[in-house]
Amino acid sequence: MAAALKRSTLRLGMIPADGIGKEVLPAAQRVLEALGSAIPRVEFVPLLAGWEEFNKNGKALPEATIETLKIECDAAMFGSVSSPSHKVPGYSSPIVALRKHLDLYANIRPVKSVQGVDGKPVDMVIVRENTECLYIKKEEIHDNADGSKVAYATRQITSYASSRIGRMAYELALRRQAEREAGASSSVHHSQPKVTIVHKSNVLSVTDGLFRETVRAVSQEDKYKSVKTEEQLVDSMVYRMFREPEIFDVSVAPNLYGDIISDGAAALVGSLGVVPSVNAGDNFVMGEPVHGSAPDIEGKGIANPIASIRSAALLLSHLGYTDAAAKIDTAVDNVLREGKYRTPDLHGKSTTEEVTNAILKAL
Ligand SMILES: NC(=O)c1ccc[n+]([C@@H]2O[C@H](COP(=O)([O-])OP(=O)(O)OC[C@H]3O[C@@H](n4cnc5c(N)ncnc54)[C@H](O)[C@@H]3O)[C@@H](O)[C@H]2O)c1
Ligand SMILES: O=C(O)CC[C@H](C(=O)O)[C@@H](O)C(=O)O
Repeated sequence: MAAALKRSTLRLGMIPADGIGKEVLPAAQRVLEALGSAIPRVEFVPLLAGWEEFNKNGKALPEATIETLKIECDAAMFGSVSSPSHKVPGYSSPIVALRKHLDLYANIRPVKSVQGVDGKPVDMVIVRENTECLYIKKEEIHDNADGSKVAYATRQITSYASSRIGRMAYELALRRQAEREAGASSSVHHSQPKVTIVHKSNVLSVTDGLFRETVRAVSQEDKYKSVKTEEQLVDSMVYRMFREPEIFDVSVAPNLYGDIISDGAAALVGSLGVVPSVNAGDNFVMGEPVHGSAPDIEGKGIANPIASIRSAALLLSHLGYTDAAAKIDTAVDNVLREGKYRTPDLHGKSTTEEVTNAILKAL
């Protein structure tokens, strides 16, 4: 977490991209605008990316977007992209590409239930490696002599990436413990900071073996001696997460496992529509709701804006504006607890705008 930037203006790249990204990112912008003097003046820089942009101009991630982020912006917010499920020549996921271009190697995804709201007590963070694994997208397909086909994907795990994501997880475990000791509210009692290493090295003993051993080596560093280390095979991780989510504090996982378990964890707290994330590197951070472009509800005005609003809070917290971030989180928790304004994914009848207005009022 960076110390608060000493700036009079914060330049924030805003990339709504596709689908409900265009509906929920403006909600996050409204909340940031309402913070007033709690943060520096924010200058929002609208930027293009996505499937719609690809179909208009042939590029899912225009050079101008990358350059503006790199040269002119202090941080960014991403909405969601509608990547197609079939191969389209020239198209490549802009969010996956941005994580690599900006070396945003850690995808930090806190999943937390709100006290007093239905559901199991959950207060965990998934720390997802964000640059490698199957996401290097090295795939090939060949024809066999008999006319059938065979396709391969290369999975890359490096000690470099595993070590820095491991360190991120242990640092976060220490920070969460310090916050708990300072009185941070939680629906779960974690008696000791803990990191769970998620892998499948019973089968993939070389790749996941390297991930596991490298993170274990990080755990041995003196400064992390107070942090308990556990391991969980990714399949039983899903099982245990659903049965006893309260046992998890920080979990660290290779890219694809992290992607999958975070959507599963979102179900534990009611909806993908409430789970935020930041893509963090050493020099840049980008907030992003965990959910996708939700084509099934796109354009209806009922997307839950909370994941994006919480992502804005997480972004501020990462930049060092912890008080402003806490203000947003408290307002969101209060609206959820009160229960009057909820979107249909949380079994309510409210619109995106009504929930956003309620959060603005609670601020
Ligand atoms: N980071 C990203 O940009 C990102 C993340 C995931 C998926 N995607 C893309 O999104 C598209 C759709 O993917 P999908 O349907 O598998 O996943 P999705 O996350 O878009 O939707 C899954 C389900 O959750 C619901 N949901 C998601 N966000 C919600 C919100 N804010 N409020 C209320 N309900 C919400 C949807 O209505 C849907 O029923 C695909 O093209 C995929 O590639 C992008
Ligand atoms: O649809 C895309 O282009 C990327 C989806 C993206 C991913 O990392 O796989 C999404 O599932 C996510 O969790 O951010």
